[in-house]
Amino acid sequence: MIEVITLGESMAALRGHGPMRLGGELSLSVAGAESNVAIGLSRLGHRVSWIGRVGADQPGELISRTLRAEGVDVSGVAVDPARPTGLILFEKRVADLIRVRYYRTDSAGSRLHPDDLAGVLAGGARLLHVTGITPALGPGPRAAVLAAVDHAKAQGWTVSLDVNHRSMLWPAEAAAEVLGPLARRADVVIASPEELAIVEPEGYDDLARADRLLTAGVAEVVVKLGADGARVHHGAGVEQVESVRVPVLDTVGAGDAFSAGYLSALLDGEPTGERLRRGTVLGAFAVASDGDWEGLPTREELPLLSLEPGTTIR
Ligand SMILES: Nc1ncnc2c1ncn2[C@@H]1O[C@H](COP(=O)(O)OP(=O)(O)O)[C@@H](O)[C@H]1O
Ligand SMILES: O=C(O)C(=O)C[C@H](O)[C@H](O)COP(=O)(O)O
Repeated sequence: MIEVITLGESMAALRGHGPMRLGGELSLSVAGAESNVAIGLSRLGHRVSWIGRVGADQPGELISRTLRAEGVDVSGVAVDPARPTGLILFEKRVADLIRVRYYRTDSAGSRLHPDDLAGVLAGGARLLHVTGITPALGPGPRAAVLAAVDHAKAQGWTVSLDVNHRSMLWPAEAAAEVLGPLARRADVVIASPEELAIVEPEGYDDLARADRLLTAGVAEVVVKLGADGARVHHGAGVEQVESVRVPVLDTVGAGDAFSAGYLSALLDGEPTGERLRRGTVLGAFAVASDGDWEGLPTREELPLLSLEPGTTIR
Protein backbone atom coordinates (compact mmCIF):
# COMPACT_ATOMS: atom_id res chain seq x y z
CA MET A 1 0.00 0.00 0.00
CA ILE A 2 1.24 3.49 -0.90
CA GLU A 3 2.24 5.58 2.15
CA VAL A 4 3.07 8.87 0.45
CA ILE A 5 1.68 10.64 -2.61
CA THR A 6 3.45 13.61 -4.14
CA LEU A 7 2.97 15.55 -7.38
CA GLY A 8 4.89 18.07 -9.42
CA GLU A 9 7.22 18.55 -12.35
CA SER A 10 10.43 16.65 -12.92
CA MET A 11 12.90 17.72 -15.56
CA ALA A 12 15.92 16.45 -17.39
CA ALA A 13 18.85 17.91 -15.44
CA LEU A 14 22.11 18.93 -17.09
CA ARG A 15 25.06 19.64 -14.79
CA GLY A 16 28.23 21.37 -15.88
CA HIS A 17 31.45 22.33 -14.14
CA GLY A 18 32.68 25.90 -14.44
CA PRO A 19 31.16 28.70 -16.57
CA MET A 20 28.76 27.13 -19.05
CA ARG A 21 29.55 29.60 -21.84
CA LEU A 22 32.98 27.98 -22.14
CA GLY A 23 31.40 24.69 -23.21
CA GLY A 24 32.66 21.39 -21.87
CA GLU A 25 30.98 18.29 -20.61
CA LEU A 26 27.51 18.06 -19.09
CA SER A 27 26.11 15.14 -17.13
CA LEU A 28 22.47 14.15 -17.63
CA SER A 29 20.16 13.21 -14.78
CA VAL A 30 16.72 14.01 -13.37
CA ALA A 31 15.64 16.78 -10.98
CA GLY A 32 12.41 18.02 -9.49
CA ALA A 33 11.69 18.89 -5.89
CA GLU A 34 8.89 16.36 -5.36
CA SER A 35 10.58 13.49 -7.21
CA ASN A 36 13.74 14.19 -5.18
CA VAL A 37 11.69 13.72 -2.01
CA ALA A 38 10.02 10.62 -3.49
CA ILE A 39 13.40 9.02 -4.20
CA GLY A 40 14.72 9.94 -0.73
CA LEU A 41 11.71 8.31 0.93
CA SER A 42 11.80 5.27 -1.34
CA ARG A 43 15.47 4.64 -0.53
CA LEU A 44 14.48 4.60 3.15
CA GLY A 45 11.92 1.88 2.44
CA HIS A 46 8.70 3.90 2.13
CA ARG A 47 6.18 3.24 -0.65
CA VAL A 48 5.79 6.49 -2.59
CA SER A 49 3.82 7.50 -5.67
CA TRP A 50 4.90 10.48 -7.82
CA ILE A 51 2.29 12.07 -10.09
CA GLY A 52 3.34 14.28 -13.00
CA ARG A 53 3.36 14.77 -16.76
CA VAL A 54 6.33 14.12 -19.01
CA GLY A 55 6.71 14.63 -22.75
CA ALA A 56 6.68 11.80 -25.32
CA ASP A 57 10.45 12.13 -25.58
CA GLN A 58 13.69 10.62 -24.31
CA PRO A 59 13.96 12.99 -21.29
CA GLY A 60 10.45 11.89 -20.34
CA GLU A 61 11.53 8.25 -20.60
CA LEU A 62 14.57 9.05 -18.47
CA ILE A 63 12.35 10.48 -15.71
CA SER A 64 9.94 7.52 -15.69
CA ARG A 65 12.73 4.99 -15.88
CA THR A 66 14.78 6.66 -13.12
CA LEU A 67 11.83 6.85 -10.75
CA ARG A 68 10.84 3.26 -11.49
CA ALA A 69 14.43 2.12 -10.89
CA GLU A 70 14.36 3.94 -7.55
CA GLY A 71 11.24 2.04 -6.52
CA VAL A 72 8.85 5.01 -6.86
CA ASP A 73 5.35 4.17 -8.12
CA VAL A 74 4.85 5.82 -11.54
CA SER A 75 1.32 4.60 -12.25
CA GLY A 76 0.20 8.26 -12.07
CA VAL A 77 2.71 9.52 -14.63
CA ALA A 78 1.00 10.78 -17.80
CA VAL A 79 2.74 11.17 -21.15
CA ASP A 80 1.69 14.39 -22.89
CA PRO A 81 2.35 14.06 -26.63
CA ALA A 82 1.86 17.78 -27.30
CA ARG A 83 4.61 19.22 -25.06
CA PRO A 84 8.29 18.55 -24.35
CA THR A 85 9.71 17.48 -21.01
CA GLY A 86 11.19 20.50 -19.17
CA LEU A 87 14.90 21.05 -18.69
CA ILE A 88 16.97 22.40 -15.79
CA LEU A 89 20.60 23.51 -16.14
CA PHE A 90 22.92 23.53 -13.16
CA GLU A 91 26.06 25.60 -13.67
CA LYS A 92 28.57 25.04 -10.88
CA ARG A 93 30.11 28.50 -11.19
CA VAL A 94 32.57 27.90 -8.32
CA ALA A 95 32.77 24.99 -5.88
CA ASP A 96 29.82 25.93 -3.66
CA LEU A 97 27.96 28.42 -5.86
CA ILE A 98 25.55 26.96 -8.38
CA ARG A 99 23.48 28.88 -10.95
CA VAL A 100 20.20 27.30 -12.06
CA ARG A 101 18.32 28.00 -15.30
CA TYR A 102 14.91 26.56 -16.14
CA TYR A 103 13.63 25.69 -19.62
CA ARG A 104 10.16 24.66 -18.49
CA THR A 105 7.69 27.25 -19.86
CA ASP A 106 4.84 25.35 -21.58
CA SER A 107 6.49 22.05 -20.73
CA ALA A 108 4.52 18.82 -20.37
CA GLY A 109 4.91 19.09 -16.58
CA SER A 110 3.28 22.52 -16.56
CA ARG A 111 0.13 20.95 -18.08
CA LEU A 112 -0.58 18.83 -14.99
CA HIS A 113 -4.35 18.79 -14.41
CA PRO A 114 -6.50 17.75 -11.42
CA ASP A 115 -7.91 14.87 -13.52
CA ASP A 116 -4.38 13.34 -13.56
CA LEU A 117 -4.67 12.63 -9.82
CA ALA A 118 -7.80 10.49 -9.64
CA GLY A 119 -6.32 6.99 -9.99
CA VAL A 120 -3.51 7.39 -7.47
CA LEU A 121 -5.59 9.34 -4.92
CA ALA A 122 -8.26 6.64 -5.02
CA GLY A 123 -5.67 4.09 -3.89
CA GLY A 124 -5.18 5.92 -0.58
CA ALA A 125 -2.10 7.02 1.38
CA ARG A 126 -1.01 8.30 4.80
CA LEU A 127 0.71 11.47 3.72
CA LEU A 128 0.44 13.97 0.85
CA HIS A 129 3.57 16.02 0.16
CA VAL A 130 3.34 19.17 -1.98
CA THR A 131 5.70 22.05 -2.65
CA GLY A 132 5.32 25.71 -3.52
CA ILE A 133 6.93 25.07 -6.91
CA THR A 134 3.96 23.25 -8.45
CA PRO A 135 1.38 26.07 -8.00
CA ALA A 136 3.87 28.44 -9.70
CA LEU A 137 3.85 26.40 -12.91
CA GLY A 138 0.40 27.42 -14.15
CA PRO A 139 -3.33 27.14 -13.48
CA GLY A 140 -3.48 23.36 -14.06
CA PRO A 141 -0.70 22.46 -11.59
CA ARG A 142 -2.09 24.97 -9.08
CA ALA A 143 -5.56 23.43 -9.30
CA ALA A 144 -4.01 19.96 -9.02
CA VAL A 145 -2.24 20.86 -5.76
CA LEU A 146 -5.39 22.38 -4.28
CA ALA A 147 -7.49 19.36 -5.32
CA ALA A 148 -4.93 16.96 -3.87
CA VAL A 149 -4.90 18.86 -0.55
CA ASP A 150 -8.72 18.93 -0.46
CA HIS A 151 -8.76 15.16 -0.98
CA ALA A 152 -6.05 14.48 1.61
CA LYS A 153 -7.79 16.63 4.22
CA ALA A 154 -11.13 14.94 3.55
CA GLN A 155 -9.47 11.53 3.99
CA GLY A 156 -7.63 12.55 7.17
CA TRP A 157 -4.13 12.12 5.66
CA THR A 158 -1.23 14.20 6.91
CA VAL A 159 -0.38 17.08 4.53
CA SER A 160 3.16 18.46 4.28
CA LEU A 161 4.12 21.60 2.37
CA ASP A 162 7.69 22.58 1.50
CA VAL A 163 7.32 26.28 0.68
CA ASN A 164 10.23 26.10 -1.84
CA HIS A 165 9.85 29.64 -3.19
CA ARG A 166 11.45 29.89 -6.65
CA SER A 167 11.84 33.59 -7.47
CA MET A 168 12.52 32.75 -11.14
CA LEU A 169 8.99 31.34 -11.36
CA TRP A 170 7.07 34.01 -9.43
CA PRO A 171 7.77 37.00 -7.17
CA ALA A 172 7.34 36.67 -3.41
CA GLU A 173 4.09 38.71 -3.42
CA ALA A 174 2.40 36.37 -5.93
CA ALA A 175 3.71 33.32 -4.08
CA ALA A 176 2.40 34.67 -0.76
CA GLU A 177 -1.14 34.97 -2.10
CA VAL A 178 -1.29 31.27 -2.98
CA LEU A 179 1.13 29.71 -0.49
CA GLY A 180 -0.06 31.65 2.59
CA PRO A 181 -3.52 30.03 2.58
CA LEU A 182 -2.03 26.69 1.46
CA ALA A 183 0.37 26.67 4.42
CA ARG A 184 -2.54 27.15 6.83
CA ARG A 185 -4.11 23.94 5.50
CA ALA A 186 -0.94 21.87 6.00
CA ASP A 187 -0.05 19.81 9.07
CA VAL A 188 3.68 20.22 8.47
CA VAL A 189 5.17 23.37 6.90
CA ILE A 190 8.85 23.25 5.91
CA ALA A 191 10.55 26.55 5.04
CA SER A 192 13.73 28.60 5.17
CA PRO A 193 13.45 31.76 7.36
CA GLU A 194 12.86 33.84 4.17
CA GLU A 195 10.14 31.45 2.99
CA LEU A 196 8.48 31.55 6.42
CA ALA A 197 8.14 35.31 5.96
CA ILE A 198 6.43 34.70 2.60
CA VAL A 199 3.72 32.43 4.02
CA GLU A 200 3.41 34.45 7.27
CA PRO A 201 4.48 38.08 6.75
CA GLU A 202 2.84 39.37 9.94
CA GLY A 203 5.26 38.22 12.67
CA TYR A 204 8.44 40.17 13.56
CA ASP A 205 10.68 37.05 13.79
CA ASP A 206 10.64 33.27 13.08
CA LEU A 207 9.15 32.50 16.49
CA ALA A 208 6.26 34.93 16.06
CA ARG A 209 5.60 33.76 12.48
CA ALA A 210 5.69 30.09 13.46
CA ASP A 211 3.34 30.82 16.40
CA ARG A 212 0.82 32.41 14.04
CA LEU A 213 0.89 29.32 11.82
CA LEU A 214 0.52 27.01 14.83
CA THR A 215 -2.47 29.07 15.99
CA ALA A 216 -3.97 28.71 12.50
CA GLY A 217 -3.85 24.90 12.90
CA VAL A 218 -0.44 23.84 11.55
CA ALA A 219 1.04 21.12 13.81
CA GLU A 220 4.76 21.50 12.97
CA VAL A 221 6.60 24.46 11.48
CA VAL A 222 10.04 23.29 10.41
CA VAL A 223 12.70 25.91 9.64
CA LYS A 224 15.76 24.84 7.61
CA LEU A 225 18.90 26.76 8.54
CA GLY A 226 21.46 25.49 5.99
CA ALA A 227 24.82 24.64 7.59
CA ASP A 228 23.35 25.74 10.95
CA GLY A 229 20.92 22.81 11.03
CA ALA A 230 17.16 22.98 11.49
CA ARG A 231 14.48 23.85 14.00
CA VAL A 232 10.91 22.75 14.63
CA HIS A 233 8.17 24.80 16.28
CA HIS A 234 5.21 22.81 17.64
CA GLY A 235 2.56 22.98 20.33
CA ALA A 236 5.01 21.94 23.06
CA GLY A 237 7.80 24.40 22.17
CA VAL A 238 10.85 24.67 19.94
CA GLU A 239 13.61 22.14 19.23
CA GLN A 240 16.78 22.73 17.22
CA VAL A 241 19.52 20.40 15.95
CA GLU A 242 22.94 21.13 14.47
CA SER A 243 23.79 20.05 10.93
CA VAL A 244 26.07 17.06 10.37
CA ARG A 245 29.59 18.23 9.45
CA VAL A 246 30.55 17.01 5.97
CA PRO A 247 32.69 18.24 3.08
CA VAL A 248 30.42 20.26 0.77
CA LEU A 249 30.33 19.14 -2.87
CA ASP A 250 26.91 20.31 -4.20
CA THR A 251 24.36 22.10 -2.03
CA VAL A 252 21.43 21.75 -4.44
CA GLY A 253 18.98 19.13 -3.21
CA ALA A 254 19.74 19.60 0.51
CA GLY A 255 16.27 20.97 1.23
CA ASP A 256 14.47 18.14 -0.55
CA ALA A 257 16.73 15.58 1.12
CA PHE A 258 15.97 17.16 4.49
CA SER A 259 12.23 16.93 3.79
CA ALA A 260 12.56 13.24 2.88
CA GLY A 261 14.42 12.51 6.11
CA TYR A 262 12.01 14.49 8.27
CA LEU A 263 8.93 12.89 6.71
CA SER A 264 10.46 9.39 6.87
CA ALA A 265 10.89 9.69 10.65
CA LEU A 266 7.37 11.14 10.95
CA LEU A 267 5.98 8.12 9.07
CA ASP A 268 7.97 5.83 11.39
CA GLY A 269 6.21 7.45 14.37
CA GLU A 270 9.44 9.01 15.68
CA PRO A 271 9.25 12.14 17.87
CA THR A 272 10.00 15.59 16.41
CA GLY A 273 13.63 15.63 17.62
CA GLU A 274 14.36 12.43 15.67
CA ARG A 275 12.52 13.82 12.61
CA LEU A 276 14.89 16.81 12.68
CA ARG A 277 17.92 14.56 13.13
CA ARG A 278 17.01 12.29 10.21
CA GLY A 279 16.33 15.40 8.12
CA THR A 280 19.78 16.80 8.83
CA VAL A 281 21.42 13.43 8.10
CA LEU A 282 19.78 13.33 4.66
CA GLY A 283 20.63 17.00 4.08
CA ALA A 284 24.27 16.20 4.85
CA PHE A 285 24.29 13.23 2.44
CA ALA A 286 22.89 15.57 -0.25
CA VAL A 287 25.48 18.34 0.17
CA ALA A 288 28.35 15.86 0.40
CA SER A 289 27.52 14.23 -2.96
CA ASP A 290 26.99 15.45 -6.53
CA GLY A 291 23.46 15.63 -7.88
CA ASP A 292 20.09 16.37 -6.27
CA TRP A 293 19.36 12.84 -5.04
CA GLU A 294 22.03 10.42 -6.26
CA GLY A 295 23.93 10.33 -2.96
CA LEU A 296 20.91 9.84 -0.69
CA PRO A 297 21.20 6.91 1.72
CA THR A 298 19.34 3.64 2.02
CA ARG A 299 18.07 2.84 5.51
CA GLU A 300 21.15 0.68 6.19
CA GLU A 301 23.41 3.58 5.20
CA LEU A 302 21.82 6.12 7.60
CA PRO A 303 24.53 5.70 10.31
CA LEU A 304 27.43 6.06 7.82
CA LEU A 305 28.07 9.77 8.47
CA SER A 306 28.71 9.11 12.16
CA LEU A 307 31.90 7.22 11.19
CA GLU A 308 35.23 9.08 11.42
CA PRO A 309 35.88 11.27 8.35
CA GLY A 310 38.22 9.40 5.99
CA THR A 311 36.98 5.95 7.05
CA THR A 312 37.41 3.15 4.53
CA ILE A 313 35.00 0.28 5.09
CA ARG A 314 36.64 -3.07 4.25
N1 LIG B 1 26.88 22.89 4.43
C1 LIG B 1 26.09 21.97 5.02
N2 LIG B 1 26.62 21.00 5.80
C2 LIG B 1 25.86 20.07 6.39
N3 LIG B 1 24.51 20.02 6.26
C3 LIG B 1 23.91 20.95 5.50
C4 LIG B 1 24.66 21.97 4.83
N4 LIG B 1 23.79 22.73 4.12
C5 LIG B 1 22.56 22.22 4.36
N5 LIG B 1 22.63 21.15 5.17
C6 LIG B 1 21.51 20.36 5.71
O1 LIG B 1 20.45 20.33 4.78
C7 LIG B 1 19.30 20.98 5.35
C8 LIG B 1 18.60 21.78 4.28
O2 LIG B 1 19.50 22.71 3.74
P1 LIG B 1 19.06 24.20 3.44
O3 LIG B 1 20.21 24.85 2.74
O4 LIG B 1 18.59 24.86 4.69
O5 LIG B 1 17.80 23.99 2.47
P2 LIG B 1 17.56 24.48 0.98
O6 LIG B 1 18.45 23.64 0.11
O7 LIG B 1 16.12 24.22 0.76
O8 LIG B 1 17.92 25.93 0.95
C9 LIG B 1 19.81 21.84 6.50
O9 LIG B 1 18.80 22.00 7.49
C10 LIG B 1 21.00 21.02 6.99
O10 LIG B 1 20.57 20.02 7.89
O1 LIG C 1 11.86 21.64 -9.33
C1 LIG C 1 12.51 22.70 -9.25
O2 LIG C 1 12.04 23.78 -9.60
C2 LIG C 1 13.86 22.68 -8.73
O3 LIG C 1 14.38 23.73 -8.40
C3 LIG C 1 14.56 21.40 -8.59
C4 LIG C 1 15.70 21.54 -7.61
O4 LIG C 1 16.83 20.96 -8.14
C5 LIG C 1 15.38 20.99 -6.27
O5 LIG C 1 14.14 21.39 -5.78
C6 LIG C 1 16.49 21.24 -5.27
O6 LIG C 1 16.18 22.24 -4.33
P1 LIG C 1 16.77 22.31 -2.85
O7 LIG C 1 16.57 20.97 -2.22
O8 LIG C 1 15.96 23.38 -2.17
O9 LIG C 1 18.22 22.67 -2.98
